Amino acid sequence: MKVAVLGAAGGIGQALALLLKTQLPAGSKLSLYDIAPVTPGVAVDLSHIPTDVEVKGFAGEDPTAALVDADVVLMSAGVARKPGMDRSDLFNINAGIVRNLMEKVAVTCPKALVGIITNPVNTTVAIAAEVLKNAGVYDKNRLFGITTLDVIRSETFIAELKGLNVADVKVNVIGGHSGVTILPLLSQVEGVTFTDEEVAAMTTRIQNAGTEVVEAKAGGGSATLSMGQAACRFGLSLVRGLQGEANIVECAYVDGGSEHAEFFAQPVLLGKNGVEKVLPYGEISVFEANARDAMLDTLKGDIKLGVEFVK
Ligand SMILES: NC(=O)c1ccc[n+]([C@@H]2O[C@H](COP(=O)([O-])OP(=O)(O)OC[C@H]3O[C@@H](n4cnc5c(N)ncnc54)[C@H](O)[C@@H]3O)[C@@H](O)[C@H]2O)c1
Ligand SMILES: O=C(O)C[C@H](O)C(=O)O
Repeated sequence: MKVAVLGAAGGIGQALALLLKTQLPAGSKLSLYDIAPVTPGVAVDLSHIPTDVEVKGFAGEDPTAALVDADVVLMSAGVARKPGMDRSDLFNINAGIVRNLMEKVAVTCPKALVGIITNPVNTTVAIAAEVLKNAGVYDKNRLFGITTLDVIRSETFIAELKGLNVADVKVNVIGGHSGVTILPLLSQVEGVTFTDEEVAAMTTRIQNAGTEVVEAKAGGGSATLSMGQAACRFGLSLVRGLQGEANIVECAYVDGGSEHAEFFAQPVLLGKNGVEKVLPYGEISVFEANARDAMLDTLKGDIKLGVEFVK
């Protein structure tokens, strides 16, 4: 199994690469690419960790060498937010980065499962899809926006609030990955009840959790370590699915035939071809149904921006 990380010298990329080096199945290959010249050095550094995962690093303008034979591509290349910015403010720089990298993916490893981390995810995933469509290699089951950070934040915050073991808390987060498009389905959390005030406050906290980190880092970037963990969890789930393990379910932002929008985050069953099945997100509360309906104009607008960027 070969996993390529694009943006591997960055805050997320290095954390993710470290976690993958220590957690990928024995015999895996880890391929690190970034425009930053330090990237081969990051690979050398990781290669001294005694696990059966071969690491190679590539720098420069062309990611092709890193992508050859990749089964999974995880992309965090791009710029991150500073205080006062929205994720959509990253569009001007990151849209072109994602388009250019996806053009190389389309040619070099068109069958790879691709997980997009680069913000604004609601839009960059649409860009990635358009590039793959233009190249004639689009398979909706192989492209994912990684929204796992919203899931692990929800699990953490709920466990803290309710005094639970976080390992026992499972939450679906649907919609997209910014502001009101992030919708944790708190009504479905087993064994927990929330007051209306708690639901409102917890939903807002989860939606603003990225900003919480951006402000706490005070100009030094956005979430990197928690995102490294989230991307590692999602990447390992992709690998487990590819290897034929059963019952691997994650929430992800996919082109899954949703009635709500062309791309929508919801639970998916992963397998040897990426998405094996898009799962229903189940019964939701009136509060959640209203929040879902209210997000759709924003989400569809974000998607349209990505489609039009490539066209
Ligand atoms: N999906 C999520 O939940 C989530 C969470 C956190 C951050 N993010 C996003 O992830 C992205 C990366 O964040 P970060 O904190 O790692 O930023 P960072 O600045 O620390 O790292 C980004 C890396 O991308 C590299 N890069 C830039 N252009 C490139 C190109 N054309 N090809 C290859 N590499 C390139 C840079 O050299 C840098 O090493 C940002 O857009 C951020 O908003 C997403
Ligand atoms: O908030 C950001 O800009 C980064 C990321 O999307 C996050 O949710 O932490």
